[in-house]
Amino acid sequence: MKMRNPPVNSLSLEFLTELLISLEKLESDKAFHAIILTSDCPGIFSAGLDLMEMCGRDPTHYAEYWKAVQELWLRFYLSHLVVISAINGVNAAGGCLLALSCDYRVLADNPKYAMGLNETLLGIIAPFWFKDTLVNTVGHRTAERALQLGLLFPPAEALQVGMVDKVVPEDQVLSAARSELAQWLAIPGHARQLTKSLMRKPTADRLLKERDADIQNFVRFISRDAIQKALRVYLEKLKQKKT
Ligand SMILES: CC/C=C\C/C=C\C/C=C\C/C=C/C(=O)SCCNC(=O)CCNC(=O)[C@H](O)C(C)(C)COP(=O)(O)OP(=O)(O)OC[C@H]1O[C@@H](n2cnc3c(N)ncnc32)[C@H](O)[C@@H]1OP(=O)(O)O
Repeated sequence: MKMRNPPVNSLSLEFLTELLISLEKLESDKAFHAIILTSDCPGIFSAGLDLMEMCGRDPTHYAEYWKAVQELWLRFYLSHLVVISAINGVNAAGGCLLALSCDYRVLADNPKYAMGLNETLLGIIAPFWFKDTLVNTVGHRTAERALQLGLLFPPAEALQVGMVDKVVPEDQVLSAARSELAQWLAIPGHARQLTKSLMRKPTADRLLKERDADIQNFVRFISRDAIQKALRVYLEKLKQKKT
């Protein structure tokens, strides 16, 4: 699955919906057993959630957007398919969440390709299920430091803290993901799938039990004047970079 939403693969409502439909199609076709998730945007895996969806819109839109973000995470996190990410670019916040929801992560060895949950740098907070997904991957202490400081880890550090499983030269990221896949596909499917569910269901259940409350919290939080201002300032900084 090659993500293509130029220029930065930001996860707009339309793009989230496309990803969700693609994933559902692959999951319902018995011929498919695995997905390699990668990017078609040079140098960028994903810039994360689309800030334009969270800025200057109305509460109904925020609720619809957040429901789609929840849906995509639940679907990826609990997918019965083997999902491996071949991370071939910088990967921030919501994009990093997608990669963390995969079963295995290969990252291209380029110091520009940092990844992490950098929400605090925007003046916002990673929701509890983003946090839980990170804790499940790197452990509590590393996650606490990474989340508070909004750290984006370059490849060697991402590997060292366990945020990715392998770092390879840029031209080998897809072939390394394919080689890894062979090992996962050699395991009897039902046993692997049930084990994945055993490991992940408690984390997913937390959100499933609180989905509506989580949407309401998000809408309340994102609608605040101070948060809207912080997001506008961040977007402005991104644009000013060019001048
Ligand atoms: C109580 C609590 C309850 C609930 C929790 C509440 C809130 C939590 C909510 C949400 C969690 C948020 C998750 C996120 O994912 S937020 C997004 C975080 N992403 C980033 O910080 C990355 C920002 N982008 C960049 O750093 C760079 O763009 C990047 C390194 C990816 C690429 O750099 P490059 O120089 O190649 O391109 P740019 O010129 O910067 O960008 C091109 C173009 O794209 C626009 N852009 C970039 N990122 C985004 C984005 N995430 N959303 C929308 N648009 C984006 C950028 O402005 C440029 O636009 P233009 O100038 O018009 O061409």
